[in-house]
Amino acid sequence: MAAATTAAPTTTTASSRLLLLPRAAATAPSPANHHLLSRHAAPSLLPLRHRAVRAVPAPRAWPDSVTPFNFGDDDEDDTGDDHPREECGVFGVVGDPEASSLCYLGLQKLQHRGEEGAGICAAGDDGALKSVTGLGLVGEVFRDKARLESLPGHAAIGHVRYSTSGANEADPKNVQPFLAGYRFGQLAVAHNGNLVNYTALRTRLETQGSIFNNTSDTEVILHLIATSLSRPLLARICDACERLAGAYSLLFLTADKLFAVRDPFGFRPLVMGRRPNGAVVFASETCALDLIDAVYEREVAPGEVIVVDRRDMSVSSACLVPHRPRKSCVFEHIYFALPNSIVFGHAVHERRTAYGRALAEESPAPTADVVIPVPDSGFYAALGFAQASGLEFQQGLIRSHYTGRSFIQPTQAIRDLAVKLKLAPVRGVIKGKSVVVVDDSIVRGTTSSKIVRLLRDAGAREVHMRISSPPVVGRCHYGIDTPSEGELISNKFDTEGVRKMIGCDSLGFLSIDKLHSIYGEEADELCDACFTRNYPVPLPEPVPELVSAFED
Ligand SMILES: O=P(O)(O)OC[C@H]1O[C@H](OP(=O)(O)OP(=O)(O)O)[C@H](O)[C@@H]1O
Ligand SMILES: NC(=O)CC[C@H](N)C(=O)O
Ligand code: SF4
Ligand SMILES: [Mg+2]
Repeated sequence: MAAATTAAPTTTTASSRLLLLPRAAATAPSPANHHLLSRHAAPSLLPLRHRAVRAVPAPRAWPDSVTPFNFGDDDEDDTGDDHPREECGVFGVVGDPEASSLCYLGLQKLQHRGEEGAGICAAGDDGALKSVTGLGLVGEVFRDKARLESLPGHAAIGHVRYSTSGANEADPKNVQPFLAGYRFGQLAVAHNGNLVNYTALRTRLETQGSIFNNTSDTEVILHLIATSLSRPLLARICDACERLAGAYSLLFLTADKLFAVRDPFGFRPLVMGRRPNGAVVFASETCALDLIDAVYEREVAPGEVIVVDRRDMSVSSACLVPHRPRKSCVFEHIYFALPNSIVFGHAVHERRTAYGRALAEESPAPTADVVIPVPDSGFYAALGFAQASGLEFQQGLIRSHYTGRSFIQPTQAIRDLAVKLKLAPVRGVIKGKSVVVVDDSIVRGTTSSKIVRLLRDAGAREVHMRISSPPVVGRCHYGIDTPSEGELISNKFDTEGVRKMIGCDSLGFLSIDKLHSIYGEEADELCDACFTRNYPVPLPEPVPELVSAFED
Protein backbone atom coordinates (compact mmCIF):
# COMPACT_ATOMS: atom_id res chain seq x y z
CA MET A 1 0.00 0.00 0.00
CA ALA A 2 1.11 3.52 -0.67
CA ALA A 3 0.37 4.78 2.78
CA ALA A 4 1.17 2.23 5.39
CA THR A 5 -1.13 3.32 8.15
CA THR A 6 -4.60 4.67 8.42
CA ALA A 7 -5.58 6.02 11.76
CA ALA A 8 -8.97 7.09 12.94
CA PRO A 9 -9.57 10.62 11.67
CA THR A 10 -9.38 13.49 14.10
CA THR A 11 -12.33 15.86 14.23
CA THR A 12 -11.98 19.40 15.56
CA THR A 13 -14.55 22.14 16.07
CA ALA A 14 -14.78 25.64 17.61
CA SER A 15 -16.20 29.08 16.86
CA SER A 16 -14.75 32.10 15.08
CA ARG A 17 -15.14 35.71 13.90
CA LEU A 18 -15.06 38.10 10.93
CA LEU A 19 -12.86 40.50 9.00
CA LEU A 20 -13.35 42.69 5.95
CA LEU A 21 -10.75 43.38 3.32
CA PRO A 22 -9.63 46.08 0.93
CA ARG A 23 -8.72 45.55 -2.68
CA ALA A 24 -5.17 46.07 -3.80
CA ALA A 25 -3.32 45.09 -6.93
CA ALA A 26 -0.59 42.49 -6.78
CA THR A 27 2.40 43.43 -8.84
CA ALA A 28 4.01 40.87 -11.06
CA PRO A 29 7.66 40.16 -10.28
CA SER A 30 10.05 42.06 -12.48
CA PRO A 31 12.15 39.83 -14.74
CA ALA A 32 14.88 42.47 -14.46
CA ASN A 33 15.34 41.54 -10.83
CA HIS A 34 16.09 37.93 -11.44
CA HIS A 35 19.33 36.81 -10.00
CA LEU A 36 20.66 34.28 -7.57
CA LEU A 37 20.83 35.58 -4.05
CA SER A 38 23.40 33.19 -2.73
CA ARG A 39 25.53 30.31 -3.79
CA HIS A 40 26.71 27.93 -1.13
CA ALA A 41 26.48 24.34 -0.03
CA ALA A 42 23.61 23.56 2.28
CA PRO A 43 24.17 22.81 5.93
CA SER A 44 21.66 20.27 7.23
CA LEU A 45 18.66 21.54 9.14
CA LEU A 46 18.75 20.68 12.81
CA PRO A 47 17.09 17.40 13.57
CA LEU A 48 13.94 18.12 15.48
CA ARG A 49 14.85 15.88 18.39
CA HIS A 50 17.74 18.21 19.16
CA ARG A 51 15.52 21.21 19.47
CA ALA A 52 14.67 20.55 23.10
CA VAL A 53 18.23 21.20 24.17
CA ARG A 54 18.87 24.22 21.97
CA ALA A 55 18.02 27.84 22.42
CA VAL A 56 18.65 30.98 20.41
CA PRO A 57 21.45 33.09 21.85
CA ALA A 58 19.44 36.01 23.21
CA PRO A 59 15.71 36.11 22.70
CA ARG A 60 14.65 39.63 21.85
CA ALA A 61 11.47 41.30 20.72
CA TRP A 62 10.90 41.30 16.99
CA PRO A 63 10.92 44.72 15.42
CA ASP A 64 7.64 46.13 14.22
CA SER A 65 7.23 45.57 10.53
CA VAL A 66 5.44 47.52 7.87
CA THR A 67 3.30 45.65 5.42
CA PRO A 68 3.43 47.00 1.87
CA PHE A 69 -0.24 47.77 1.32
CA ASN A 70 -3.00 49.95 2.76
CA PHE A 71 -6.04 48.77 4.62
CA GLY A 72 -9.49 50.01 3.84
CA ASP A 73 -11.57 51.37 6.67
CA ASP A 74 -13.88 48.39 6.66
CA ASP A 75 -11.22 45.89 7.60
CA GLU A 76 -12.28 45.02 11.05
CA ASP A 77 -14.98 46.04 13.41
CA ASP A 78 -14.17 48.25 16.38
CA THR A 79 -14.99 45.73 19.03
CA GLY A 80 -11.65 43.97 18.77
CA ASP A 81 -13.55 40.78 18.20
CA ASP A 82 -14.07 39.18 14.83
CA HIS A 83 -17.65 38.14 14.44
CA PRO A 84 -18.17 34.38 14.06
CA ARG A 85 -18.13 34.03 10.32
CA GLU A 86 -14.71 32.76 9.42
CA GLU A 87 5.73 18.17 -1.71
CA CYS A 88 2.01 18.40 -0.10
CA GLY A 89 -0.94 19.49 -2.07
CA VAL A 90 -3.44 22.12 -1.08
CA PHE A 91 -6.95 22.68 -2.30
CA GLY A 92 -9.61 25.22 -1.34
CA VAL A 93 -13.11 26.23 -2.42
CA VAL A 94 -15.21 29.25 -1.52
CA GLY A 95 -18.83 29.84 -2.53
CA ASP A 96 -20.10 26.34 -3.16
CA PRO A 97 -22.59 24.49 -0.95
CA GLU A 98 -20.62 21.29 -1.54
CA ALA A 99 -17.25 22.78 -0.66
CA SER A 100 -15.94 19.85 1.37
CA SER A 101 -17.01 17.27 -1.25
CA LEU A 102 -15.25 19.32 -3.93
CA CYS A 103 -12.22 19.46 -1.67
CA TYR A 104 -12.33 15.70 -1.33
CA LEU A 105 -12.33 15.30 -5.12
CA GLY A 106 -9.62 17.92 -5.58
CA LEU A 107 -7.43 16.20 -3.01
CA GLN A 108 -7.90 12.88 -4.77
CA LYS A 109 -6.47 14.54 -7.89
CA LEU A 110 -3.55 15.88 -5.85
CA GLN A 111 -2.90 12.56 -4.14
CA HIS A 112 0.42 12.15 -5.97
CA ARG A 113 1.72 15.13 -3.97
CA GLY A 114 1.43 13.38 -0.64
CA GLU A 115 0.31 10.00 0.54
CA GLU A 116 0.95 10.08 4.26
CA GLY A 117 -2.10 11.94 5.46
CA ALA A 118 -5.03 14.03 4.33
CA GLY A 119 -7.57 16.37 5.80
CA ILE A 120 -10.31 18.88 5.12
CA CYS A 121 -11.43 21.83 7.18
CA ALA A 122 -14.77 23.39 6.33
CA ALA A 123 -16.40 26.61 7.43
CA GLY A 124 -20.00 25.87 8.37
CA ASP A 125 -22.76 28.35 7.70
CA ASP A 126 -23.02 28.87 11.47
CA GLY A 127 -19.49 30.31 11.42
CA ALA A 128 -17.85 27.33 13.05
CA LEU A 129 -14.83 25.64 11.49
CA LYS A 130 -14.60 21.90 11.66
CA SER A 131 -11.89 19.62 10.40
CA VAL A 132 -11.33 15.95 9.76
CA THR A 133 -7.77 14.76 9.30
CA GLY A 134 -6.20 11.33 9.28
CA LEU A 135 -3.26 9.22 8.21
CA GLY A 136 -3.41 7.52 4.85
CA LEU A 137 -4.76 8.28 1.40
CA VAL A 138 -7.66 10.66 0.85
CA GLY A 139 -9.99 7.78 0.04
CA GLU A 140 -9.00 6.00 3.24
CA VAL A 141 -9.37 9.00 5.51
CA PHE A 142 -12.83 9.74 4.10
CA ARG A 143 -13.91 6.15 3.42
CA ASP A 144 -16.71 6.57 5.92
CA LYS A 145 -18.95 9.09 4.16
CA ALA A 146 -20.18 10.38 7.51
CA ARG A 147 -16.80 12.11 7.80
CA LEU A 148 -17.42 14.28 4.76
CA GLU A 149 -21.01 14.79 5.78
CA SER A 150 -19.74 16.16 9.08
CA LEU A 151 -18.10 19.02 7.14
CA PRO A 152 -20.99 21.11 5.76
CA GLY A 153 -20.57 24.69 4.56
CA HIS A 154 -19.75 26.90 1.59
CA ALA A 155 -15.97 27.06 2.07
CA ALA A 156 -13.31 24.46 2.76
CA ILE A 157 -9.60 23.89 2.51
CA GLY A 158 -7.82 20.57 2.26
CA HIS A 159 -4.36 19.09 2.31
CA VAL A 160 -2.50 15.96 1.26
CA ARG A 161 0.76 15.52 3.09
CA TYR A 162 4.09 13.99 2.88
CA SER A 163 6.36 15.24 5.53
CA THR A 164 9.33 17.52 4.98
CA SER A 165 9.52 18.49 8.61
CA GLY A 166 8.71 16.81 11.88
CA ALA A 167 7.69 13.24 12.37
CA ASN A 168 6.78 11.23 9.31
CA GLU A 169 3.63 9.38 8.51
CA ALA A 170 3.35 7.88 11.96
CA ASP A 171 2.17 11.04 13.67
CA PRO A 172 -1.46 11.97 13.05
CA LYS A 173 -0.96 15.30 14.82
CA ASN A 174 1.11 16.53 11.88
CA VAL A 175 -1.65 15.99 9.35
CA GLN A 176 -3.13 19.22 8.01
CA PRO A 177 -5.15 21.41 7.81
CA PHE A 178 -4.32 22.64 11.28
CA LEU A 179 -7.22 24.31 13.03
CA ALA A 180 -6.56 26.64 15.93
CA GLY A 181 -8.61 28.89 18.13
CA TYR A 182 -7.08 32.16 19.30
CA ARG A 183 -8.20 35.51 20.59
CA PHE A 184 -9.80 36.48 17.27
CA GLY A 185 -11.60 33.21 16.67
CA GLN A 186 -10.71 30.22 14.53
CA LEU A 187 -8.10 29.89 11.85
CA ALA A 188 -7.16 26.90 9.73
CA VAL A 189 -4.08 26.53 7.56
CA ALA A 190 -2.90 24.18 4.83
CA HIS A 191 0.73 24.46 3.73
CA ASN A 192 2.75 23.19 0.82
CA GLY A 193 6.44 23.93 1.17
CA ASN A 194 9.06 23.91 3.86
CA LEU A 195 10.35 26.66 6.13
CA VAL A 196 14.12 26.79 6.41
CA ASN A 197 14.06 28.92 9.56
CA TYR A 198 11.57 26.73 11.38
CA THR A 199 13.91 25.67 14.14
CA ALA A 200 14.91 29.22 15.02
CA LEU A 201 11.31 30.45 14.84
CA ARG A 202 10.02 27.67 17.02
CA THR A 203 12.81 28.00 19.56
CA ARG A 204 12.11 31.70 19.86
CA LEU A 205 8.36 31.20 20.16
CA GLU A 206 8.84 28.54 22.81
CA THR A 207 11.20 30.80 24.70
CA GLN A 208 8.40 33.37 24.70
CA GLY A 209 5.89 30.88 26.05
CA SER A 210 4.25 29.31 23.00
CA ILE A 211 3.10 25.74 23.40
CA PHE A 212 3.23 23.50 20.33
CA ASN A 213 0.90 20.69 19.53
CA ASN A 214 2.92 18.94 16.83
CA THR A 215 6.32 18.78 15.16
CA SER A 216 5.46 20.25 11.77
CA ASP A 217 7.00 23.53 10.60
CA THR A 218 3.54 24.75 9.60
CA GLU A 219 2.43 25.25 13.20
CA VAL A 220 4.82 28.17 13.70
CA ILE A 221 2.82 30.10 11.09
CA LEU A 222 -0.29 29.94 13.24
CA HIS A 223 1.71 31.05 16.29
CA LEU A 224 3.24 33.98 14.41
CA ILE A 225 -0.23 35.08 13.34
CA ALA A 226 -1.62 34.69 16.86
CA THR A 227 1.21 36.67 18.43
CA SER A 228 1.19 39.45 15.82
CA LEU A 229 -0.08 42.75 17.18
CA SER A 230 -1.23 43.88 13.74
CA ARG A 231 -4.82 44.03 12.64
CA PRO A 232 -6.77 42.89 10.74
CA LEU A 233 -6.02 39.26 9.94
CA LEU A 234 -4.55 40.13 6.55
CA ALA A 235 -1.95 42.25 8.31
CA ARG A 236 -1.27 39.49 10.82
CA ILE A 237 -0.75 37.03 7.98
CA CYS A 238 1.65 39.44 6.29
CA ASP A 239 3.44 40.01 9.58
CA ALA A 240 3.87 36.28 10.00
CA CYS A 241 5.02 35.73 6.43
CA GLU A 242 7.66 38.44 6.73
CA ARG A 243 9.29 36.23 9.34
CA LEU A 244 9.18 33.05 7.29
CA ALA A 245 12.11 31.94 5.18
CA GLY A 246 11.67 29.21 2.62
CA ALA A 247 8.79 27.88 0.62
CA TYR A 248 5.13 28.31 1.36
CA SER A 249 2.00 28.06 -0.69
CA LEU A 250 -0.67 28.50 1.95
CA LEU A 251 -4.42 28.44 2.25
CA PHE A 252 -5.99 29.97 5.35
CA LEU A 253 -9.64 29.56 6.21
CA THR A 254 -11.73 31.61 8.60
CA ALA A 255 -15.49 31.74 9.09
CA ASP A 256 -15.83 34.25 6.26
CA LYS A 257 -12.71 34.25 4.19
CA LEU A 258 -10.19 32.15 2.38
CA PHE A 259 -6.68 33.55 2.02
CA ALA A 260 -4.34 32.13 -0.62
CA VAL A 261 -0.70 33.06 -0.09
CA ARG A 262 2.46 32.31 -2.03
CA ASP A 263 5.99 32.98 -0.87
CA PRO A 264 7.84 35.78 -2.65
CA PHE A 265 10.01 33.34 -4.62
CA GLY A 266 7.05 31.26 -5.77
CA PHE A 267 8.79 27.96 -5.04
CA ARG A 268 5.63 25.87 -4.90
CA PRO A 269 2.74 26.22 -7.32
CA LEU A 270 -0.67 27.63 -6.43
CA VAL A 271 -3.38 28.43 -8.94
CA MET A 272 -6.80 30.00 -8.89
CA GLY A 273 -9.85 29.00 -10.89
CA ARG A 274 -13.59 29.46 -10.92
CA ARG A 275 -16.53 27.08 -11.20
CA PRO A 276 -19.52 27.83 -13.44
CA ASN A 277 -21.52 28.76 -10.31
CA GLY A 278 -18.95 31.42 -9.41
CA ALA A 279 -17.21 29.44 -6.67
CA VAL A 280 -13.54 30.37 -6.40
CA VAL A 281 -11.11 27.48 -6.24
CA PHE A 282 -7.43 27.28 -5.32
CA ALA A 283 -5.23 24.27 -5.97
CA SER A 284 -1.61 23.24 -6.11
CA GLU A 285 -2.15 22.02 -9.67
CA THR A 286 -4.65 22.70 -12.41
CA CYS A 287 -5.48 19.00 -12.77
CA ALA A 288 -7.56 19.40 -9.62
CA LEU A 289 -9.44 22.34 -11.14
CA ASP A 290 -10.24 20.38 -14.29
CA LEU A 291 -11.83 17.59 -12.31
CA ILE A 292 -14.42 19.85 -10.71
CA ASP A 293 -15.12 21.93 -13.85
CA ALA A 294 -13.29 24.96 -12.55
CA VAL A 295 -11.71 27.13 -15.22
CA TYR A 296 -8.08 28.04 -14.60
CA GLU A 297 -7.75 31.82 -14.25
CA ARG A 298 -4.19 32.41 -13.12
CA GLU A 299 -1.42 31.61 -10.70
CA VAL A 300 -1.39 33.21 -7.30
CA ALA A 301 1.64 35.41 -7.99
CA PRO A 302 4.79 34.96 -5.92
CA GLY A 303 4.48 37.25 -2.91
CA GLU A 304 0.72 37.72 -3.36
CA VAL A 305 -2.19 37.21 -0.99
CA ILE A 306 -5.59 36.68 -2.58
CA VAL A 307 -8.57 37.01 -0.26
CA VAL A 308 -12.01 35.71 -1.10
CA ASP A 309 -14.87 36.85 1.12
CA ARG A 310 -17.61 34.31 0.96
CA ARG A 311 -20.30 36.77 2.08
CA ASP A 312 -20.15 38.78 -1.14
CA MET A 313 -17.65 36.61 -3.08
CA SER A 314 -15.37 39.61 -3.54
CA VAL A 315 -11.83 38.74 -4.52
CA SER A 316 -9.05 41.04 -3.31
CA SER A 317 -5.34 40.89 -3.86
CA ALA A 318 -2.46 42.33 -1.88
CA CYS A 319 1.28 42.28 -2.04
CA LEU A 320 2.56 40.19 0.83
CA VAL A 321 6.18 41.20 0.99
CA PRO A 322 8.39 43.01 -1.50
CA HIS A 323 8.96 40.93 -4.60
CA ARG A 324 12.03 38.82 -4.94
CA PRO A 325 13.38 37.26 -8.09
CA ARG A 326 11.06 34.40 -8.85
CA LYS A 327 12.51 30.95 -8.18
CA SER A 328 9.92 28.33 -9.02
CA CYS A 329 10.86 24.70 -8.43
CA VAL A 330 11.94 23.14 -11.72
CA PHE A 331 11.49 19.72 -10.13
CA GLU A 332 7.73 20.32 -10.23
CA HIS A 333 8.01 20.24 -14.03
CA ILE A 334 10.51 17.39 -14.06
CA TYR A 335 8.81 14.98 -11.69
CA PHE A 336 6.39 16.18 -9.12
CA ALA A 337 3.38 17.61 -10.92
CA LEU A 338 0.99 15.60 -13.07
CA PRO A 339 1.60 15.96 -16.82
CA ASN A 340 -1.93 17.23 -17.45
CA SER A 341 -1.37 20.19 -15.12
CA ILE A 342 -0.29 23.69 -15.99
CA VAL A 343 2.39 24.65 -13.51
CA PHE A 344 4.15 28.04 -13.41
CA GLY A 345 2.34 28.88 -16.64
CA HIS A 346 3.66 25.85 -18.55
CA ALA A 347 1.92 22.65 -19.59
CA VAL A 348 3.91 20.02 -17.69
CA HIS A 349 3.68 17.40 -20.47
CA GLU A 350 5.05 19.92 -22.96
CA ARG A 351 8.04 20.70 -20.72
CA ARG A 352 8.80 17.01 -20.26
CA THR A 353 8.57 16.28 -23.98
CA ALA A 354 11.02 19.13 -24.58
CA TYR A 355 13.44 17.66 -22.01
CA GLY A 356 13.29 14.33 -23.87
CA ARG A 357 14.00 15.95 -27.22
CA ALA A 358 16.91 17.88 -25.77
CA LEU A 359 18.23 14.72 -24.15
CA ALA A 360 18.18 12.91 -27.49
CA GLU A 361 20.24 15.73 -29.00
CA GLU A 362 22.67 15.75 -26.14
CA SER A 363 22.99 12.03 -25.39
CA PRO A 364 21.78 10.03 -28.39
CA ALA A 365 21.68 6.25 -28.30
CA PRO A 366 22.60 5.34 -31.88
CA THR A 367 22.64 1.57 -31.41
CA ALA A 368 19.19 1.39 -29.80
CA ASP A 369 16.12 -0.32 -31.30
CA VAL A 370 13.39 0.99 -29.05
CA VAL A 371 12.67 3.73 -26.50
CA ILE A 372 10.71 2.83 -23.39
CA PRO A 373 9.60 5.14 -20.60
CA VAL A 374 9.81 4.49 -16.90
CA PRO A 375 6.16 5.02 -16.05
CA ASP A 376 4.57 7.28 -15.10
CA SER A 377 6.75 10.34 -14.75
CA GLY A 378 9.26 9.33 -17.48
CA PHE A 379 6.56 8.97 -20.14
CA TYR A 380 6.68 12.33 -21.90
CA ALA A 381 10.46 12.64 -21.78
CA ALA A 382 10.70 9.20 -23.43
CA LEU A 383 8.18 10.29 -26.05
CA GLY A 384 10.27 13.40 -26.78
CA PHE A 385 13.42 11.27 -26.95
CA ALA A 386 11.79 8.86 -29.42
CA GLN A 387 10.43 11.73 -31.55
CA ALA A 388 13.80 13.47 -31.77
CA SER A 389 15.79 10.31 -32.40
CA GLY A 390 13.35 8.68 -34.81
CA LEU A 391 13.24 5.51 -32.71
CA GLU A 392 10.24 3.32 -32.02
CA PHE A 393 8.39 4.17 -28.80
CA GLN A 394 7.02 1.23 -26.84
CA GLN A 395 5.56 0.56 -23.43
CA GLY A 396 8.16 -1.88 -22.16
CA LEU A 397 7.41 -1.48 -18.47
CA ILE A 398 3.95 -1.80 -16.98
CA ARG A 399 3.21 0.02 -13.83
CA SER A 400 0.89 -1.28 -11.19
CA HIS A 401 -1.38 1.53 -10.17
CA TYR A 402 -2.14 -0.06 -6.87
CA THR A 403 1.17 1.05 -5.41
CA GLY A 404 2.35 4.50 -4.42
CA ARG A 405 5.25 6.69 -5.52
CA SER A 406 8.45 5.00 -4.36
CA PHE A 407 10.38 8.27 -4.05
CA ILE A 408 8.16 9.44 -1.23
CA GLN A 409 8.11 6.22 0.77
CA PRO A 410 9.81 6.92 4.07
CA THR A 411 12.25 4.01 4.45
CA GLN A 412 14.79 2.38 2.11
CA ALA A 413 13.49 -1.16 2.74
CA ILE A 414 10.00 -0.17 1.70
CA ARG A 415 11.30 1.81 -1.29
CA ASP A 416 13.19 -1.27 -2.55
CA LEU A 417 10.12 -3.46 -2.45
CA ALA A 418 7.88 -0.75 -3.84
CA VAL A 419 9.91 -0.49 -7.07
CA LYS A 420 9.68 -4.23 -7.70
CA LEU A 421 6.03 -4.34 -6.91
CA LYS A 422 5.39 -1.38 -9.10
CA LEU A 423 7.09 -2.14 -12.41
CA ALA A 424 6.92 -5.25 -14.57
CA PRO A 425 8.69 -5.73 -17.94
CA VAL A 426 6.87 -6.59 -21.18
CA ARG A 427 9.13 -9.36 -22.45
CA GLY A 428 7.88 -9.24 -26.03
CA VAL A 429 8.97 -5.60 -26.34
CA ILE A 430 12.33 -6.06 -24.66
CA LYS A 431 13.70 -9.51 -25.51
CA GLY A 432 16.76 -9.38 -27.75
CA LYS A 433 16.51 -5.59 -28.15
CA SER A 434 18.83 -2.72 -27.45
CA VAL A 435 16.62 -0.60 -25.23
CA VAL A 436 16.77 3.10 -24.32
CA VAL A 437 14.98 3.50 -21.04
CA VAL A 438 14.08 7.10 -20.12
CA ASP A 439 13.31 8.28 -16.61
CA ASP A 440 12.90 11.76 -15.22
CA SER A 441 15.46 11.64 -12.44
CA ILE A 442 17.91 9.58 -10.45
CA VAL A 443 17.89 10.40 -6.77
CA ARG A 444 19.17 7.51 -4.68
CA GLY A 445 19.52 5.22 -7.69
CA THR A 446 17.11 2.64 -6.25
CA THR A 447 14.68 2.72 -9.14
CA SER A 448 17.20 2.76 -12.00
CA SER A 449 19.31 -0.12 -10.76
CA LYS A 450 16.26 -2.29 -10.29
CA ILE A 451 14.90 -1.35 -13.70
CA VAL A 452 18.17 -2.26 -15.41
CA ARG A 453 18.05 -5.65 -13.69
CA LEU A 454 14.41 -6.15 -14.67
CA LEU A 455 15.18 -5.33 -18.31
CA ARG A 456 18.20 -7.60 -18.48
CA ASP A 457 16.22 -10.41 -16.84
CA ALA A 458 13.55 -9.86 -19.50
CA GLY A 459 16.17 -10.45 -22.23
CA ALA A 460 17.30 -6.94 -23.20
CA ARG A 461 20.49 -7.10 -25.29
CA GLU A 462 21.64 -3.62 -24.26
CA VAL A 463 20.20 -1.17 -21.73
CA HIS A 464 20.87 2.54 -22.27
CA MET A 465 19.59 4.74 -19.47
CA ARG A 466 18.69 8.36 -20.24
CA ILE A 467 17.63 10.78 -17.54
CA SER A 468 15.70 13.93 -18.42
CA SER A 469 17.23 16.04 -15.64
CA PRO A 470 20.75 16.75 -14.41
CA PRO A 471 22.30 14.67 -11.61
CA VAL A 472 20.69 15.46 -8.24
CA VAL A 473 23.48 16.60 -5.93
CA GLY A 474 21.76 18.91 -3.46
CA ARG A 475 19.11 18.32 -0.90
CA CYS A 476 15.86 20.25 -1.27
CA HIS A 477 14.97 22.44 1.69
CA TYR A 478 11.90 23.96 0.10
CA GLY A 479 9.28 21.24 0.30
CA ILE A 480 10.43 18.21 -1.65
CA ASP A 481 11.65 15.40 0.49
CA THR A 482 14.94 14.65 -1.26
CA PRO A 483 17.27 12.60 0.91
CA SER A 484 20.38 13.83 2.68
CA GLU A 485 23.27 14.67 0.39
CA GLY A 486 25.13 11.52 1.42
CA GLU A 487 22.30 9.37 0.06
CA LEU A 488 22.25 11.00 -3.38
CA ILE A 489 24.00 8.63 -5.76
CA SER A 490 25.31 11.48 -7.94
CA ASN A 491 27.03 12.93 -4.90
CA LYS A 492 28.98 9.74 -4.44
CA PHE A 493 29.86 9.01 -8.06
CA ASP A 494 30.38 10.76 -11.36
CA THR A 495 28.25 9.72 -14.34
CA GLU A 496 30.49 6.75 -15.15
CA GLY A 497 30.41 5.69 -11.49
CA VAL A 498 26.62 5.93 -11.41
CA ARG A 499 26.44 3.92 -14.64
CA LYS A 500 28.50 1.16 -13.07
CA MET A 501 26.36 1.16 -9.93
CA ILE A 502 23.17 0.99 -11.93
CA GLY A 503 24.60 -1.60 -14.29
CA CYS A 504 23.47 -0.13 -17.63
CA ASP A 505 25.48 -0.05 -20.86
CA SER A 506 25.38 3.73 -21.14
CA LEU A 507 23.99 6.56 -19.07
CA GLY A 508 23.20 10.14 -20.04
CA PHE A 509 21.75 13.00 -17.99
CA LEU A 510 20.27 16.20 -19.38
CA SER A 511 22.86 18.87 -18.64
CA ILE A 512 21.95 21.94 -16.62
CA ASP A 513 22.84 24.17 -19.58
CA LYS A 514 20.54 22.23 -21.88
CA LEU A 515 17.78 22.37 -19.27
CA HIS A 516 18.23 26.14 -19.04
CA SER A 517 18.19 26.48 -22.81
CA ILE A 518 14.69 24.97 -22.88
CA TYR A 519 13.48 27.81 -20.66
CA GLY A 520 15.44 30.59 -22.37
CA GLU A 521 15.25 33.81 -20.36
CA GLU A 522 12.92 32.15 -17.88
CA ALA A 523 15.75 29.93 -16.68
CA ASP A 524 16.63 32.63 -14.14
CA GLU A 525 13.15 32.27 -12.66
CA LEU A 526 13.72 28.66 -11.68
CA CYS A 527 15.10 27.11 -8.57
CA ASP A 528 17.47 24.36 -9.66
CA ALA A 529 19.35 24.05 -6.37
CA CYS A 530 19.11 20.27 -6.22
CA PHE A 531 21.21 20.20 -9.40
CA THR A 532 23.43 23.23 -8.76
CA ARG A 533 23.36 23.86 -5.00
CA ASN A 534 22.48 27.48 -5.81
CA TYR A 535 20.03 27.87 -2.94
CA PRO A 536 17.85 30.96 -3.51
CA VAL A 537 17.02 31.22 0.19
CA PRO A 538 20.12 30.74 2.31
CA LEU A 539 19.81 28.15 5.00
CA PRO A 540 20.22 29.39 8.53
CA GLU A 541 23.26 28.41 10.52
CA PRO A 542 22.59 25.77 13.17
CA VAL A 543 21.54 27.35 16.46
CA PRO A 544 24.33 26.98 19.05
CA GLU A 545 23.56 24.99 22.18
CA LEU A 546 23.45 27.02 25.38
CA VAL A 547 24.02 25.84 28.92
CA SER A 548 20.77 27.60 29.87
CA ALA A 549 18.92 25.24 27.58
CA PHE A 550 19.57 22.43 30.05
CA GLU A 551 18.17 24.29 33.06
CA ASP A 552 14.78 22.55 33.03
O1 LIG B 1 16.67 7.18 -7.78
P1 LIG B 1 15.51 6.93 -6.91
O2 LIG B 1 15.82 7.24 -5.48
O3 LIG B 1 14.94 5.56 -7.06
O4 LIG B 1 14.36 7.98 -7.25
C1 LIG B 1 14.07 8.36 -8.55
C2 LIG B 1 12.78 7.73 -9.01
O5 LIG B 1 11.72 8.15 -8.13
C3 LIG B 1 10.70 8.76 -8.90
O6 LIG B 1 9.73 7.84 -9.28
P2 LIG B 1 8.57 7.33 -8.30
O7 LIG B 1 8.59 5.88 -8.31
O8 LIG B 1 8.67 7.98 -6.97
O9 LIG B 1 7.23 7.95 -8.88
P3 LIG B 1 6.58 7.88 -10.35
O10 LIG B 1 6.06 6.52 -10.50
O11 LIG B 1 5.50 8.88 -10.31
O12 LIG B 1 7.62 8.22 -11.35
C4 LIG B 1 11.39 9.27 -10.12
O13 LIG B 1 10.48 9.36 -11.19
C5 LIG B 1 12.42 8.20 -10.38
O14 LIG B 1 11.85 7.14 -11.12
N1 LIG C 1 5.72 18.64 1.41
C1 LIG C 1 5.19 19.64 2.02
O1 LIG C 1 4.84 20.63 1.40
C2 LIG C 1 5.07 19.53 3.53
C3 LIG C 1 4.39 20.68 4.22
C4 LIG C 1 4.86 20.82 5.66
N2 LIG C 1 6.22 21.32 5.68
C5 LIG C 1 4.79 19.49 6.39
O2 LIG C 1 5.81 18.89 6.66
O3 LIG C 1 3.71 19.03 6.67
S1 SF4 D 1 16.02 22.45 -4.51
FE1 SF4 D 1 15.26 21.28 -6.26
S2 SF4 D 1 13.39 20.31 -5.55
FE2 SF4 D 1 13.87 21.97 -4.12
S3 SF4 D 1 12.75 23.77 -4.83
FE3 SF4 D 1 14.78 23.86 -5.74
S4 SF4 D 1 14.56 22.78 -7.72
FE4 SF4 D 1 12.82 22.25 -6.47
MG1 LIG E 1 9.62 7.51 -11.56
